[in-house]
Amino acid sequence: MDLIFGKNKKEQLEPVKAKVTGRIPAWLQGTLLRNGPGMHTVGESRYNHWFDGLALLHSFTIRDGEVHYRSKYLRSDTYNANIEANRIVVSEFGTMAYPDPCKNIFSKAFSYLSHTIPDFTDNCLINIMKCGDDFYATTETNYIRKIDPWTLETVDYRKYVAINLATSHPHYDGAGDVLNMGTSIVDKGKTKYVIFKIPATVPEAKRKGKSPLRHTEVFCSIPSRSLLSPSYYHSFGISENYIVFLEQPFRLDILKMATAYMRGVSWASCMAFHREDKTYIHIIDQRTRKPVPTKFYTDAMVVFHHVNAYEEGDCILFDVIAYEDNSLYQLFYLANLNKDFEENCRLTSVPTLRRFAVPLHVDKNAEVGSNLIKVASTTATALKEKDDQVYCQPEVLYEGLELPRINYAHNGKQYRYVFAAEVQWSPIPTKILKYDILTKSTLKWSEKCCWPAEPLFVPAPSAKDEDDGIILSAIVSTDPQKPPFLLILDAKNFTELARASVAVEMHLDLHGLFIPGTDGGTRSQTPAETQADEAADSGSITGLMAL
Ligand SMILES: CC1=C(/C=C/C(C)=C/C=C/C(C)=C/C=O)C(C)(C)CCC1
Ligand SMILES: [Fe+2]
Repeated sequence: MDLIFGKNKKEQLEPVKAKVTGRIPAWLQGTLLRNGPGMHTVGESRYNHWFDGLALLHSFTIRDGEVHYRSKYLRSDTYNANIEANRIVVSEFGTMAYPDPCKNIFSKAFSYLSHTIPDFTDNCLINIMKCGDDFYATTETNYIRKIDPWTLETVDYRKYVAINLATSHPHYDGAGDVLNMGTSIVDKGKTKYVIFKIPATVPEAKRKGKSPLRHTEVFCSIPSRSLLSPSYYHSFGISENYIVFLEQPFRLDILKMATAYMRGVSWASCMAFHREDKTYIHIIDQRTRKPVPTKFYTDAMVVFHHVNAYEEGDCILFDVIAYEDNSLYQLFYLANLNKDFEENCRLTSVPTLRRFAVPLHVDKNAEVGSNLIKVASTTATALKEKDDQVYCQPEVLYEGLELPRINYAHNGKQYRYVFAAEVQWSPIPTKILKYDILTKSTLKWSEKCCWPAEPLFVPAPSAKDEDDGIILSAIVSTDPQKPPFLLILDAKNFTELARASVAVEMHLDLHGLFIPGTDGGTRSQTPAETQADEAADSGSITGLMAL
C-alpha cells in the first residue's frame, strides 16, 4: 500500500507511448488530464496526510488509436519553496509546516505571522477546471493555478472575489460559464458562503485582452449559521433553475484555525463533525439569485460529492454520496495507509447514494406531519413541521460507492446512470460500477490487484442514449508484473474495449477532465507564443500543452 500511497512518484516529462491492446474507438480523440497527490516526502520531512501530497498532473493523449502518457509536478509556489528548501515549508491539510528561517524564499509563509487567517497553500492537487479556453489546477483554498507549460501562473481568486476557500468541483452551464462557491471568512466579521460565476467568454470590447476571471461576479451569498464555525463542503449541486448547498455540521473552527500556526497543529485538526446538529439544505433560485426562504433540513451527515440535481413536478430532487460521520478524512493519514491498512482503514460508515426531495412550494395550510412530496418516482419524504420548517428524509439508492460521475450533458436534468468507484468498508476503490437508477441494477468492472481511479464518462459523437459513450479510468496495480494502464470501457455494457499500458510509476489520482480534440498534447506552445498570450493576458492553451 505504501507503494501506492506513500511513495514519491517520478514525473514523466517526455511523452511515452503506451502499449494498446484491444481497439480504441476511432472517434475517441483527445486528452484525459487528471490531478492528484504524487510526492509525500521532501528531503527528510514527510507529510502526514494523503491530501497533503504535492500535485502531480498526468495525461493520456489519445489520437488515432494511439495513447501517449506524461506527467509533471505542478510548479506551485509551494512546490518550488519546498524543493528549494529540501523540506516541507508550507502547511497543508494535515501537516503544519514552518518557513525556512534562513531563506527569504516564500512570502506566503511570512504572512502567517501578520494575518489572523493565514495565507493558504497553492498546492492545487484535487481537480482541473476549464475556464474559457484556459485550464486551471484546483484545490480548496483561494488559489487556483493556470496550467501552462511556461508560466504556470498562479491566480488568487481573492483578486476577483472575496473568498478564503473555494470548492474544487465547479459546475458549468451550457455556455461553458463556471459556477463555483467558496467561503468568505474575514469579510468584516461576516462569515458567508459566496456563489460566483466566471463567464467563459467576454465580448471583445469589454474584454480588453484580460482574462475572463476579471469578469467574475458574485451570484449570491448566504450568511453562515455560525460566524466562527462555517460548514466545510467539497461540492454543491445545480438543477436547471436552482442551486443546492448543504450546510452540514462538519465545520471549520475559525478560532482554532487562527491559532493553529502558533499551536503547531494542522488545518485538519480545526475541523469537527457535530453529530448532534442538523444539516441545512439551502435551495437558491438562479432566476432571482435568492435562497428559497423555507428552512429545509435533514439529519447530520457528511457529504463530499454531489451527484446531480433536477426538478420534477413541484420539487427538486438531488442525489449525494453521504456518510454518517467524517471518518473518510481520518483514514487518509499516511500512517494508516501502510501494510496493515485493511485493519487500519475501515470506514465507520459506508458511503451511500441518497436521493433527497425538496418541495418548491410549501402550502402554509398543509397539516403538520404531512409529506409534501407528491412525485411518484421517489420514496424520499419532506415532512411539514409546526414552525414551518421542513424535515427531509432521503431514499437510499445504493450503498458502497464514491467518486461519482455522470454524463454531464444530463447535469441539472433528469438522468439515469451514475458511474462511480465501488467502496465498502475501505475508502480505496477496487471496482468501477455503473448504477442504473431506474432499474436499480449495477454493472461492474474489476481485476485482481487493480485499483481504479474515478471513472470518467465521454459521450460518443452521435450519442442518442445517456450511456452512449465510453468510460475512462487510470488503473494502478499492486502486482509488479502488471504496469498501470488507461482502461477504456463501453459505457453501455461495461465491457473492455481497450487498455493502454505504460511502463511508469503512476500515482492514484483524484479528479480530472477530458479535453476532446486532435490538437491536444502534440504541439507545445513556443515561448514566443506564450509571451504574446501573456501580453494579452489571455494565456490560451489547448490540451496537453497544459503539462
Ligand atoms: C489546505 C486547507 C484545506 C484543504 C483541504 C483539502 C486539500 C481537502 C481535500 C479533499 C479531498 C481530496 C477530498 C476528496 O473527496 C482546508 C480544509 C479547506 C482548510 C484550509 C486549508
Ligand atoms: Fe472530490
